[in-house]
Amino acid sequence: LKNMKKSQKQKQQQQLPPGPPKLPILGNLLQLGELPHQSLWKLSKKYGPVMHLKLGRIPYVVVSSAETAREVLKVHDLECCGKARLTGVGKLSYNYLDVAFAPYGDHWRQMRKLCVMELFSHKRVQSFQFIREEEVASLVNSISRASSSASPVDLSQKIFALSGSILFRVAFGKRFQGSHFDNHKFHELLAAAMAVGGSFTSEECFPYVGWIIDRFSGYQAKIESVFQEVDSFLGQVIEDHLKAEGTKQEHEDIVDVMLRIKREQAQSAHEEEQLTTDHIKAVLVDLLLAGVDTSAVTVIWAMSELARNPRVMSKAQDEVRKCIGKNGSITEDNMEQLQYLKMIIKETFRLHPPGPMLLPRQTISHCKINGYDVNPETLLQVNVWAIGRDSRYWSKAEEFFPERFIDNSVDFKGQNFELLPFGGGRRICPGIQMGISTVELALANLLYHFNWKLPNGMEGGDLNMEEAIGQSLTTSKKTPLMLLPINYSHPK
Ligand code: HEM
Repeated sequence: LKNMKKSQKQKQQQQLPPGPPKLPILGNLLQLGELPHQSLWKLSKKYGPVMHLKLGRIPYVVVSSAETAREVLKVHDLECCGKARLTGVGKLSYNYLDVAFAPYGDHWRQMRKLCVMELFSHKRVQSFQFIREEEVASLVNSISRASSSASPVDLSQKIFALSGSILFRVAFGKRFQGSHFDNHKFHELLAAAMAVGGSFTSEECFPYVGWIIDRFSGYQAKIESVFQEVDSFLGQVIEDHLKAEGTKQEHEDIVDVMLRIKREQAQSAHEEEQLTTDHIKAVLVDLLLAGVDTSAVTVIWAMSELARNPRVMSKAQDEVRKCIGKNGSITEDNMEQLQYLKMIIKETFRLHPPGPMLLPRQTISHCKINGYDVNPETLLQVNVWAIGRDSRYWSKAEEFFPERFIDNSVDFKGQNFELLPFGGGRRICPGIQMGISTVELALANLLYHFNWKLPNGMEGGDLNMEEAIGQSLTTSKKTPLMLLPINYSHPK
């Protein structure tokens, strides 16, 4: 009793971060609106760069400046790198056997090591270069065929298909054309999984009664049905790989690598946690959730910004066409020369980070951010979208101006807290090289092989740049990007 009284007293003396007034039961849920990163940005202008809110019963802290992001991701990374246990995510991650949603601890460390050393190592990412090059070439061919009809192409759809095909081959070693997943079905399932991964159940937000809302809204049933479909697909993939074991294969895919490690572990008497089929499936779900949409939306936002900014588009085309010459075949080895293209990608990440508030974290223990108390088990997010648009760090912040990165060492590898598309600290994205390789190669090819026009006499300013509404882990463009491709042939 004495201890309880002491901790109550301590809590009363605490200074929580400021934040908007909270409604009984709902807390601040209604203030999040349809695009929470935008609503929270507006609120932060009033309440400051560290805000305290409540999502139903869940305490929620949002930071929105480079300085406070540094405190969360660097100074207090250890206190802030936990993960909340949310129903949808728990189900999809086979009860947190994965990396991205696993709580901080030995299990996460071991899975993270598997990712960094084996699955996304520099060597492994390079070993998939031929897949990226083949899939990008096939995208170029399909756009080239479409260009003869002189009608606009749905570039959003084509780029999602590209990113999905690459990840499918990298992870599972086969194309989804011809598998029981066609492009459409694959993306439908992925969107459903992203929605489940990106949302809370009412049960989490409301004490005692939440499960009733979930039952009536069908949310639990949705989680269950998405999980069943993903699980049966991954089960089939693993079975196919086991059947093919022993037959000589030229390239190891991600499933091969994990099955090999599982066999090696079974033979050695290591104390470490052993990989099981569920661990493998959980990591594969992470790859699907983290690796497809993120790269695709980056390319789509970049092409949208270029379509709106003809000056930047033609400067980028000049660069890539000069560098490649009439040879016409672009490989990843050319990328180092494409400095302007790299600036375009940074500028795209600044204005359109695919995960506008990173993945939600949960504090493990008490820490102070900007002098305010943040208690253990507080849901914590970094609004990197808001930081990218903050005029304190970026002059003419709303303008797409890649030249701002000339003679500017700011990069996106987690060391510069004003540009954090991949997050930072212990939980920084381990797939940076994998994602960037796809984004660079796709953009370079789209710019080399085609000139692009907006359809129906549209001007740059008419392009709809709104963000899609809906709970998901990534933020995509609301309307598909429709552009008219014109085949470019290099002068002899
Ligand atoms: C443009 C592409 C990508 C972007 C912008 C991106 C962004 C992110 C972000 C913001 C996080 C959370 C970091 C944090 O909370 O601090 C993350 C985590 C993660 N990403 Fe990526 N990502 C991309 C591509 C990929 C790819 C291609 C893969 C793998 C195939 C991948 C795998 C992961 C994993 C496994 C995590 C969880 C790491 C952990 O919790 O330890 N990502 N990513």
